[in-house]
Amino acid sequence: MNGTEHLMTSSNAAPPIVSLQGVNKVFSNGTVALKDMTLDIRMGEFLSLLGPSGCGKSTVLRLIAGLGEPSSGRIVWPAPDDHEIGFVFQEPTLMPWATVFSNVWLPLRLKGVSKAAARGQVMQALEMVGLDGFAQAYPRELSGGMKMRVSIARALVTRPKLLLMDEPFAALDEITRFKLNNDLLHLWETFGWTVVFVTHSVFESVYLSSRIVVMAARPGRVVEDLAIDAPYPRDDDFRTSTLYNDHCRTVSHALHRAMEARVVA
Ligand SMILES: Nc1ncnc2c1ncn2[C@@H]1O[C@H](COP(=O)(O)OP(=O)(O)OP(=O)(O)O)[C@@H](O)[C@H]1O
Repeated sequence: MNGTEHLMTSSNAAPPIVSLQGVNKVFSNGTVALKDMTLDIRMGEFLSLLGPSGCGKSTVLRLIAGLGEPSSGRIVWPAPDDHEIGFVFQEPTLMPWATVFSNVWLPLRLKGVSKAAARGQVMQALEMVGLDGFAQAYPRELSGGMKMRVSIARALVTRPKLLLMDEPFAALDEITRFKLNNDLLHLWETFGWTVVFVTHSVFESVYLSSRIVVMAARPGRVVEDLAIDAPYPRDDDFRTSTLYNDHCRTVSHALHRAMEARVVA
């Protein structure tokens, strides 16, 4: 799939891969993490959830992944076959005693796939993130960026249609983050997944996303839904373009409004 087709599939016309319908999440201590959250995540889009700390971004990802249930409301998957999910966390969370190969094999191993049977898929996932030469290395031998690449390969090894990423690059230095941003976009354009990406960064969200959903806290809710109408492929020239700056300004203002938003009783 090329970039042009991708823009078409991420348009308003694309059907949802998953829908949150009136989702509320109240934790047992009484914290209202999400209030009446309604959101269609559309096939093929690169959607970022942006908002202040505690607005429920991670809770949205966890509920979509089935790591917890809404207190009320529904999460609907129109096509059950699309339910295969990859999840990338802020920390790479690799097993230090296991090789890169074995770390990436883990999700298949948990499904009962033997090492021999998994080999092709594991090596393909490592190739996608540029680490096929490191299958026998151990996590301690890798840089922070390489560990994150292993974590992404592990999320991709089951060939998910939906990739959930919770601030995956927040702990990396800027140069490594920019490189991983570019590589992630290239993979997304090539393979046509749907991505839901959580970030605190206006700049990162504008660079990557076809759509940004801005959330406010206490209680967590959607306050703005912004299309980033800039063509893909995006590259380092885009980072310094007027169009990029204009979008950053719009999104930054939306984030400020979200941080000041109060619920009117
Ligand atoms: N297991 C839990 N029990 C009680 N409260 C929780 C639990 N998990 C999250 N919360 C609370 O729910 C709210 C939303 O949390 P969540 O982690 O989804 O926010 P977030 O937007 O991802 O924050 P951050 O950007 O800081 O990671 C916060 O007030 C948080 O303290």
